[in-house]
Amino acid sequence: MEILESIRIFDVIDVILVATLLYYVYKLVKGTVAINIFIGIVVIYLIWQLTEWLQMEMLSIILGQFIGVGMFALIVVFQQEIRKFLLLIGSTNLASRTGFLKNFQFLKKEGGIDLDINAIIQACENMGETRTGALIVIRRTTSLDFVKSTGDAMKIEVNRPIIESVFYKNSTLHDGAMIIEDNFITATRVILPVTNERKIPLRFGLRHRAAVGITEKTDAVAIVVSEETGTISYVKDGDFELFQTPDDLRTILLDDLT
Ligand SMILES: Nc1ncnc2c1ncn2[C@@H]1O[C@H](COP(=O)(O)OP(=O)(O)OP(=O)(O)O)[C@@H](O)[C@H]1O
Repeated sequence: MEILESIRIFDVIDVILVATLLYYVYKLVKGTVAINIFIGIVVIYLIWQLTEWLQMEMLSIILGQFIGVGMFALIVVFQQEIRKFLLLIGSTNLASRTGFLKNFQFLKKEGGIDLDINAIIQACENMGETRTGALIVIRRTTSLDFVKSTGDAMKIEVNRPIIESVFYKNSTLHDGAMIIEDNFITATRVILPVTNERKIPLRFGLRHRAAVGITEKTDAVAIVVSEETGTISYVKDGDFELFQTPDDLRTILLDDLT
């Protein structure tokens, strides 16, 4: 009883925050080589503790030195993950990402978003039928300026024929990715960072890897139309999100972009 009385509200908040932090760290390193590195560090730490306990001085000094510079080593090794974590914290839609705001439907902007999702999906369906490869990146909150500069800047309102003609095989603009911000195509022929995630099946080439790369590094979402199979893929947070029909994709997109 006394223990219960001594627990303050801030202790509870503390535990919840640490649990949330651990969950996000796990989400970031899940499926990457970082998890193996993390296990390696824990093993070295445990061996160090053991050598201290057994008073094996030489080994314990060597491991102690190693652990001493550990913080810097961690920053170097986990540079990508720390970057992603800070991006996650810094992006203003953290609340909507966690689904928190979705519980308060009345807070949503009436009429949804400005983006013409139907135009994008119809264009992708048509491009899928004609086996036209496409890579469309839709900005959410993180700026995409760092990749836009690799392509051709423009400002054209989103509409189906324009999207299709950009990716049309003989078009000079068809290579690389298209960036969409608000309801405008703001860049084409953009070169995206390609992920080095090993778990992506071999059948996916550079186009799909570039979609995973940009959605890992930013909170943007990407739609890929495969030139080989005509399949449409939707990529968010560095993962392929499955859907059954174009209508399902429309619902998912609407949900992710509001
Ligand atoms: N880093 C990149 N950023 C943007 N676009 C890229 C990048 N790398 C490749 N692409 C695009 O992907 C095309 C090559 O696709 P590739 O065949 O390797 O991919 P894929 O994932 O197998 O897709 P598909 O199923 O369409 O063949 C290139 O012609 C180019 O337009």
